[in-house]
Amino acid sequence: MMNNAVVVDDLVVHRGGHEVLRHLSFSIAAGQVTGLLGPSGCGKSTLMRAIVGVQRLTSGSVQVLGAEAGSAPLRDRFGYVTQDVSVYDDLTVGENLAFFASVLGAGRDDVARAVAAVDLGPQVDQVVGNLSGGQRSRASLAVALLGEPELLVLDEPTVGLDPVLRRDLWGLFHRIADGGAAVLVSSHVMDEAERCDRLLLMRDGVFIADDTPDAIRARTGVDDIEQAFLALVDEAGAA
Ligand SMILES: Nc1ncnc2c1ncn2[C@@H]1O[C@H](COP(=O)(O)OP(=O)(O)OP(=O)(O)O)[C@@H](O)[C@H]1O
Repeated sequence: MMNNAVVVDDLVVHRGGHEVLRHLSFSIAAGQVTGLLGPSGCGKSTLMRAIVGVQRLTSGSVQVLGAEAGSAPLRDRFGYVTQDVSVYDDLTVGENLAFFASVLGAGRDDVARAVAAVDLGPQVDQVVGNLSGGQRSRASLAVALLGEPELLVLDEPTVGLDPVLRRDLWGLFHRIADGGAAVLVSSHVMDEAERCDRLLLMRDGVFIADDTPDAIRARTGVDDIEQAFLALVDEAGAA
């Protein structure tokens, strides 16, 4: 039986007077990297906010790890990284992690594991304000890895990173999923689609495809996911 970390049923969200998420129903399996891809403004961040419980729902439901999204028992069972850096600029990498570990009740070993996972060992004593953009994003990611979360929700974690770092981070996402966690990663860069076990292609608050990259390519008859996305948009328009 598929072990679902997230179950969304008929979810509708309005923001600024618009229907941003339109009757979404789907689930996210543990042990997989699920990619949420679509153009800017299609609703990816809003959907992630709904899953981590910080978005008011208009209707429908979001269950996370068997509980209602946003409910207290979930607090230390998932990690969430937004596009805004969430670490303190005036503390070092190590101090930031020690602070968040104490909030979560995580141990020193866990801090060392998180630092190593994002490859920030050499920067551990550096003040975050002096790090490069990519290093700062990795520091935020390290915080999300504390406590070995069962669900990791990452909103465009690879924006602004160089190709080598991007490849390494995708490797890390897969290792986390192989360890049994559910990993949900958003991106508006279609070439990242190849790296996902499953793709949710989103447009205007609905999914226009939900399948493996191979199956999406086979269905559209094109090799490139960006071209496949455009073919699916045309197909949806023609329907
Ligand atoms: N605070 C807000 N108030 C009103 N409308 C909002 C707010 N935040 C987002 N929206 C609208 O909701 C829609 C979806 O936005 P969302 O941030 O979820 O998209 P996205 O796919 O994550 O985009 P991006 O890739 O640019 O981050 C957009 O039309 C946006 O204008």
